[in-house]
Amino acid sequence: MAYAQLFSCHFYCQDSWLSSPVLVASEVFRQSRGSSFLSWNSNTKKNHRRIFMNMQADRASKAIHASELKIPHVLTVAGSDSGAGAGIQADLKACAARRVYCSTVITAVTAQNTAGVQGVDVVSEEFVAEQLQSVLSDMHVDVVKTGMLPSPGIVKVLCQSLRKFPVRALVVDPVMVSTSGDMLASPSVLAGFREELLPMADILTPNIKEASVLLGGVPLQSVSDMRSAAKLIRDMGPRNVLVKGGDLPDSLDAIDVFFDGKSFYEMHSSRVNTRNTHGTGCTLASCIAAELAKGSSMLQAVKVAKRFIETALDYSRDIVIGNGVQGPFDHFLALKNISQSSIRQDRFNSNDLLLYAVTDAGMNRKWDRSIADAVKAAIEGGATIVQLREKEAETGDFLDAAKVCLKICRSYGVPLLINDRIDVALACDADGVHVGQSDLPVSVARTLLGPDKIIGVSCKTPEQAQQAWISGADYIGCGGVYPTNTKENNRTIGLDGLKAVCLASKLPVVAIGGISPSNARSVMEIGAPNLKGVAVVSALFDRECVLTETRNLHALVIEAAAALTK
Ligand SMILES: Nc1ncnc2c1ncn2[C@@H]1O[C@H](COP(=O)(O)OP(=O)(O)O)[C@@H](O)[C@H]1O
Ligand SMILES: Cc1ncc(COP(=O)(O)O)c(N)n1
Ligand SMILES: [Mg+2]
Repeated sequence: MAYAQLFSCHFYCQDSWLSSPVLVASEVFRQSRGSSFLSWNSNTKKNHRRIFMNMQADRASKAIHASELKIPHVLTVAGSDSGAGAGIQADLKACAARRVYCSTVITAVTAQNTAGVQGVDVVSEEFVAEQLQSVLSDMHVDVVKTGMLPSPGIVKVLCQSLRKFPVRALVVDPVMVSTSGDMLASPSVLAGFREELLPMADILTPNIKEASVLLGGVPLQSVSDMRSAAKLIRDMGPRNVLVKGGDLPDSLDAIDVFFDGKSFYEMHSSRVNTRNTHGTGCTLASCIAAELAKGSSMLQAVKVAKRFIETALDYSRDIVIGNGVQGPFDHFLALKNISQSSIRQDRFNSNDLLLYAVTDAGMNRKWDRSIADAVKAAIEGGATIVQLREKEAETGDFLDAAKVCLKICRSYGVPLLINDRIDVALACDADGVHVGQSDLPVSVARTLLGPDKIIGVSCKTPEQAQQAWISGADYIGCGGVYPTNTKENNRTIGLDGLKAVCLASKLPVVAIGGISPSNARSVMEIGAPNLKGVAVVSALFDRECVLTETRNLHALVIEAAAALTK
C-alpha cells in the first residue's frame, strides 16, 4: 500500500492486465509475433493468424477505450452530517468539485447543524462491513478516505476490508472531536488506530487537537510544535503526515505542516476571515484523495487541496447558512449570487424580448453620458432586457462596465446579456450572452455557460434559425430588418426575411436593425406568433434623452403586442 508503490502496481491492480494500454499494445505485438513464427508458410494458418490478430486488436482497442473511460474513484468511509457541512456530505461535494466519483460507506448518522452536534447514532460494525463489501466487491476504487470512525469494531472491519480489497492509497483523517467540541469517536478507537489503521495509511491528516490526542495530550502551540508532532506521528506508521493548523492560535496565515519522512514542507495560505469553516478538514482530506485518484504525487495532491480550501473559503466568506457559530462553505463557488439572480424567477422568459436595449459606447460618448446612466434610463423607460455591446473596449474596462450594469439590471430584475464575450459574462456572472454567426458557436457557449444562462444568436436565414435551436440557443436576434449604420456591411433582410426566419424557428425571435418608433408597429404586425419584440440601439441611445425615447417606444410596442393578442 506504500504510496511509492502506487505507480508500479498501477497496471495490474484489480482490472487485470488489460487495464494498461501500454501492456495491451506490447502483448498484442508479442503474441502476433509468436503466431507469425508458427504459421509463416500456411495459407490456412495465415487466415487464422489474421483472424487472431483482428480479435487481439479489437480486444486491445476495447481495453484502451475502457481505460480511457475509467473514472477516478474515491470511497469515503465517514459519518453523515445532517447540516451537510462536514462528513460524508462534504466528501461528496469535494470529490464532485474535483471531478472524481465518490462512493460512500456511512459509519454514523449525526444530528448536526451550525451550532454543534445534537446526536450521534453509530452504525453497527456488521452493517459497515456490509457496505464496504458491496462497494469494494463491485466497483474499482482508487483511493479510500476515512473520516469519522466512531467505534473500535468499525476500525477493525475497515482494516479487514482493506486487506481483502487493496486500493492504491489510503487517506486517514483521524476525526475525533468536531470543531464545536463534540466527541465524534470513542477514545477506545485510539488503540485500533495505532495498531492497525495508521500503519496502512499513505497520509494521516490530524488537526492540532487530534495530533495532541495521538501524542497522549501534549499541547501544540506553534509551527515548531507542529513539526515535532508530525515527526512523532509518522513514527506510528503513516507514510506521510499533514498536521493542519486551521486552529493554531495567533497565526496570521493558515499553516499546515507536511512531513514525508525526509523533508518538512510548510504549506501557507492566507487565513480567510470567515465563520464558514465547518468541514474544512473533511474537504481537505477528500481533495487529497481525489487528486491521488487522478494520479498526482502526494505533495502535489496536498498543495492542490490546500489551494482549493483557500479559494472556497474566500469565495464563501460572507454566505449565511444557519444561525450557529460555524457555517458550511460552498464547494462549487456558485451560491453567493443566487439570492440576487433569483429575482428572475425563470431562467428565460421570452416576453423579456419585448423591448430589447442594445448599448453603444460611441453613442454614449457622443451624448456625454456614462454606461450606467444610459442603462438606468433605458430600464426606467421600459426596456425589458439589456445587452451590453462594447466592440472596442479593453477586456478589463468591458468587465468593469458589465459589473456596474449588472448591479443596475439586478436591482430592477431585468436580465443583462453580454455581446459576444463569454469570458466577460462568466467573470461577472451576467444572465447570458448574445453571439453572432462568426463568434464562438452556440454549442460551445452552452458548454461554457451551462444550462442556466441565456444564449441568443443572430440569424439571417431559416437554416441558421434551425441550427440555433439544435445548438441550444434560447432566442434568435433576426436582422437587419432595415438598413442601419451601427453595423458595417450588414445585409438587410427586410420584413420578408424576418418572416421567413420566424416561420422556420422553434425559438422566440426579436427583430433588430434600423428599428425606431416610425417602423416598430409594422415589424410587430408581420403576424408571426414567435416574434416577441424589437431590439434597438440608435433609436434609444443616439438621442438626447434615453428615458423619453424608451418610454415612447415602449408604449408603442406594448400597444402593438396587445393588438396582436386580441
Ligand atoms: N480560516 C481559514 N483560512 C484559510 N484556511 C483555513 C482556515 N481554517 C482552516 N483552514 C485550512 O483548512 C484545512 C483544515 O484545517 P483545520 O481546520 O485545522 O482542520 P479540521 O477541520 O480537521 O479541524 C487546513 O488546510 C487549514 O489550514
Ligand atoms: C460527521 C462528521 N464528520 C466529521 C466532522 C468534523 O468536521 P469539523 O472538524 O469541521 O467539525 C463532523 N463535524 N461531522
Ligand atoms: Mg476545521
